[in-house]
Amino acid sequence: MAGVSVRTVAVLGSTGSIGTQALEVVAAHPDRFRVVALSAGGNTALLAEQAAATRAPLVAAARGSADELREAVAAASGDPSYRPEVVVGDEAATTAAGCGADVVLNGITGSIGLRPTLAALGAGSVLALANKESLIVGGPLVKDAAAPGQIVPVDSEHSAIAQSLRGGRAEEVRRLVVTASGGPFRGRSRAELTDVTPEQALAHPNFSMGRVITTNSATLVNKGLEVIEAHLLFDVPFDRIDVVVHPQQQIHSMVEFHDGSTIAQLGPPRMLVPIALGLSWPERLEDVDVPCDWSLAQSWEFHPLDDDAFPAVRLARRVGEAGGTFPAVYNAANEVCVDAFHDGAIGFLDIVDTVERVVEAHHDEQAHNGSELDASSVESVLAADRWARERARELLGGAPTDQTQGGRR
Ligand SMILES: NC(=O)C1=CN([C@@H]2O[C@H](COP(=O)(O)OP(=O)(O)OC[C@H]3O[C@@H](n4cnc5c(N)ncnc54)[C@H](OP(=O)(O)O)[C@@H]3O)[C@@H](O)[C@H]2O)C=CC1
Ligand SMILES: CC(=O)[C@@H](O)[C@H](O)COP(=O)(O)O
Ligand SMILES: [Mn+2]
Repeated sequence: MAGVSVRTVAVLGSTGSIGTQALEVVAAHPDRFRVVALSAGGNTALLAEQAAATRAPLVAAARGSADELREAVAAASGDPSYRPEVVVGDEAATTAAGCGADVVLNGITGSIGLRPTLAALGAGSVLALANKESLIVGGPLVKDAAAPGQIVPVDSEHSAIAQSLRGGRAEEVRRLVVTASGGPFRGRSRAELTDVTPEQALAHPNFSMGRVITTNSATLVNKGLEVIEAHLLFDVPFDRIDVVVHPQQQIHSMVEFHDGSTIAQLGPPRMLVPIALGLSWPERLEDVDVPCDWSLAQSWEFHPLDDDAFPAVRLARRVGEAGGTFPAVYNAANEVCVDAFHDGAIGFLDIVDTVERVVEAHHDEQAHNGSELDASSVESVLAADRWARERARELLGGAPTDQTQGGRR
């Protein structure tokens, strides 16, 4: 196609659900994208295959050794002329993020993605943001680091809102309506959630995603994070962001305008379109996914959220309104509790109950110690993240640790 330039792309979390789908999109559009950096956690074998397939000049891994990764890449490519720069360790993803690619897709899970997010923004790259946690924990820090339009949401709901916002001016927006699947336990009472298992929690009705986000969908913490994410991305106050349960997930979210019109974005529940838009925004690529099939009879349902059975969104609104380090605390405590649930150490209801107790403890801590736990620097945000992890572990009966950001979670 004449006049279309090739965008260089760095994919962080390349071995995960988002990362592998991003590489599918890139592979389907070799005339539009060239991979210049890949970054993963510890899946060296898959990372090496991806490096060989894309011939990325920079390959980064959080765990393992540089020699092992170099050998794996050499074995996977079989081409001695392909010798990428290899970076391994806690800072590897941040190095890859700061490589100066046109677009950095952050598909890392968790608040560990904060430094890479800031590095991508600092390098002037467009940040295609799937790693919602980095925006939520960084809050104003991340927003202040971003030029207008520099962050393109990849999260499906926020991509849907960004697409719907093209239908009107910012001052004409009355409400954002974030859709939720309701997760695998939709319709259950709190009492009926007592004995649910990790395996049941990982059975998302529509999406195949990583363990943390899938568990968060089951507790509705994902929706809580997404309400805060919507507030930060679109500058809409919390009392004008609604959540509606829509089990079919064909409508990915909506914007209500002040004339009474609502614009929604629709499509099958898959991530290819939001990922492709993250890479190519504001343009649309061709034939990224199949559209809805209107020849089929189908019914779509909408239900109010049950805040008593699933209090995570209500709590997220509270921490979002409180601002400062509260969103970081909510997220970090949740990351610890999700691991504990999958380790069999706590039950499903203990996840959000414990997050709430850590948030309350942070409230008390702030009352005594306000300025030390502010959110004005990366260090203070990460200190709050560590504090919340320690409090959560204490509440769960484990010894407090002083693990630092970047350490194994
Ligand atoms: N999956 C989805 O459909 C959606 C995901 N999101 C968001 O996107 C993000 C990724 O989710 P998902 O792809 O499902 O998660 P996955 O668990 O599938 O993937 C996580 C990725 O992060 C990598 N990783 C882990 N630790 C590090 C580290 N220290 N440095 C660099 N990379 C690391 C993993 O590498 P390795 O495997 O090699 O250890 C893996 O590539 C999350 O924030 C999630 O909330 C948002 C909307 C939809
Ligand atoms: C695909 C995506 O964006 C996920 O965040 C997904 O929407 C999870 O859905 P629920 O959290 O609504 O179950
Ligand atoms: Mn989402």
